[in-house]
Parts: sequence; C-alpha cells; structure tokens
Amino acid sequence: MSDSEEEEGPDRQLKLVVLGDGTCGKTSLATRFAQETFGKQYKQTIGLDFFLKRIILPGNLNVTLQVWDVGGQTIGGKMLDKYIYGAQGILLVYDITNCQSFENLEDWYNVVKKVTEESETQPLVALVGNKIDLEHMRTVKVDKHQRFCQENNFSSHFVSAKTGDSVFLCFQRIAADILGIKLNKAEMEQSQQNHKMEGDHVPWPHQGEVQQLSLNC
Ligand SMILES: Nc1nc2c(ncn2[C@@H]2O[C@H](COP(=O)(O)OP(=O)(O)OP(=O)(O)O)[C@@H](O)[C@H]2O)c(=O)[nH]1
Repeated sequence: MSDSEEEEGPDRQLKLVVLGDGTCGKTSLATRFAQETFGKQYKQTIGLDFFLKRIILPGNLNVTLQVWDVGGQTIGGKMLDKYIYGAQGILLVYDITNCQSFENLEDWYNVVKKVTEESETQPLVALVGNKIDLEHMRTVKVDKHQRFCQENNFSSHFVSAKTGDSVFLCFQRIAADILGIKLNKAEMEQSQQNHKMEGDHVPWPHQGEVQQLSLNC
C-alpha cells in the first residue's frame, strides 16, 4: 500500500441508479454532478449511460460513485432489472413541471421492489424533484412529494440540473446515508458553497413559501 493510500484509506464504491421518465432530466443531473456541465439540447439516452465521480465525505472518507443513468424508455424492457441489480442507491427522478413523470414513478418503484425483494440489503431510495429553476411552472404539489417519501421511507430532494442548485448536496447526502454518515448543517452548507449555482438564482424553497404555492397535480 502506498503512503497516500495509507493516509486516505481505500475508496468505497457505491452504485447509484437513476430512474424516471424520459426528459425528466436524469442525464442532465448526472452530467451536472459528474462533469459540472449542462446541455440545453435534449439527447435521448438509449439504454444506459455511465458516470464516475469521486467525493470525500466527512472523516476523510473517499467514495467513488458509479452513476448509472438509465434511459427513460427502458421501462418494460428486459435490461432494466439487470441495471437495477446490486444498486446501493436508487434515485427516482421526476420533473416538477410534469405530473405524469411523478405519477409514473410508481411503476419505476414497482420494478425496483421486484428486483430487490430477495436481496439481503435493500437500496436506499431517494425521491428527486428536478427543474426547480422552473418553480413558476410547477404542477407537482410539494405535499404529494413529501407524502410519497413518508409512505415509502424515501429521502427527499429538490434540485435543478440546469442551475446546479442542490445537485452535489443531493448525491453527497445519498452517499452519506448509505454509509451511515451523518452530515451536519455546516457540512451541508459548505457543500452548497463549494458547488455554487450559475447566475443569481435564490435557493429553493424560500422560507415560508412551501405552504403558499398554488398547485394542481
Ligand atoms: N429548465 C430545466 N431544464 C432541464 C433541467 N434538467 C434537464 N433539463 C432539460 O430537459 C431536457 C431533458 O433532459 P435529459 O437530462 O436529457 O432527460 P433524461 O431524463 O435523461 O431523458 P431520457 O434520456 O429520455 O431518459 C433537456 O432539454 C434538458 O436541457 C433543469 O433542471 N431545468
């Protein structure tokens, strides 16, 4: 073992699988996290894309995240079970401006349950509402999101792959949860600071705003 390995310890590897309808922003989320870029142009993922990113969690723990970006059209296909198999984390992603993408998560989650029901360890499941830069076009009620989380014990996240808002934090929290590491408030704020969003976007939700949203999903 080299000196640097001794200092840092070996990397932990986590497999995270990103699921959800086409165009909800899975590839954008993965590229924002892994490459810190965003493309406006939609390019459909056929089958699977794959990203790797190394992060450091509190306690100097090195973690390599394998992000499996699964094409939205794979639901109902033969390969989906194989993509999900062995995942330690599942991100169920929807577009907050698209009700159908939220409602269809039930189907995606059913596949996850079917694949993992025999497994000894269950993956951590995270519900991710994407495109919060389009808050004015939101059609999925925050309440619905929260209820879905509570009923199924999901962790809850709201992000924008476009601006980068809360994207790093989302992956960091998921990795920490899987490894049983508790992030304190200062660490979460620090990670937001270090991965600042583009432009002058104000982080969402603004205090006291959640109850006032007029929603119709
Ligand atoms: N405004 C906004 N647009 C976004 C955001 N994330 C993704 N998009 C746009 O939404 C479209 C679809 O994004 P993708 O990341 O390709 O969606 P996907 O879920 O990977 O789609 P499939 O490959 O079909 O499964 C693209 O035009 C993106 O630029 C976001 O946070 N905000």
